Amino acid sequence: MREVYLSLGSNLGDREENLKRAVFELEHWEGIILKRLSPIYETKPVGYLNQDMFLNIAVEAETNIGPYDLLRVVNEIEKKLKRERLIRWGPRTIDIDILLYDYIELKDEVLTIPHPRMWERAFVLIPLSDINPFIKKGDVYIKDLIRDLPDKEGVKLYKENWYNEV
Ligand SMILES: Nc1ncnc2c1ncn2[C@@H]1O[C@H](COP(=O)(O)OP(=O)(O)OP(=O)(O)O)[C@@H](O)[C@H]1O
Ligand SMILES: Nc1nc2c(c(=O)[nH]1)N=C(CO)CN2
Repeated sequence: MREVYLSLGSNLGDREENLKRAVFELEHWEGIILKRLSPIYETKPVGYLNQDMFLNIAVEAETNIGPYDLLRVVNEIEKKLKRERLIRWGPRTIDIDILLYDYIELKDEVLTIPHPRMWERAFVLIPLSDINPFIKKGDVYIKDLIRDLPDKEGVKLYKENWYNEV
């Protein structure tokens, strides 16, 4: 089994329900075992600014599904939750990114791991550090990366202990 970290975000419709449904799908997917869920954070939109606040979480899981198949799985879950993609970085019912996959590094047209923009996104790193404060980028611990991020004030704790396993 490999250890993976995912980032989930929603800013359209019932945001908390969208996160719950996506986590439910992950939890019941064969080959995926959920290990830890972060609290929910409410976060200011980054990139395309003219949109509503997001709810974001990070998830730690174990899986025997390879990285490319895992991308297909998360895309399928996004589709199932009827994600609409109109604007790049724009509103979405659910967005699931693969942040880290074991110690793998890879980069091609379909998949880049570690996720290329994760290290400068407070909405990713703050929930991620809650579930694993020992994650590092090179020699630098995640807490130290967060300290230097300009947009960390836009990330506020929204709800802890929000998911009851089914
Ligand atoms: N680590 C990764 N996790 C998820 N998708 C990835 C990853 N690396 C590359 N991709 C590719 O990115 C494509 C576009 O993703 P998407 O439309 O969700 O981007 P975005 O969420 O708007 O922006 P961002 O990638 O900055 O979060 C996906 O179809 C996928 O092929
Ligand atoms: N706060 C916040 N901003 C974003 C998010 C997100 O999940 N949260 N996702 C984006 C595209 O992946 C772009 N901007």
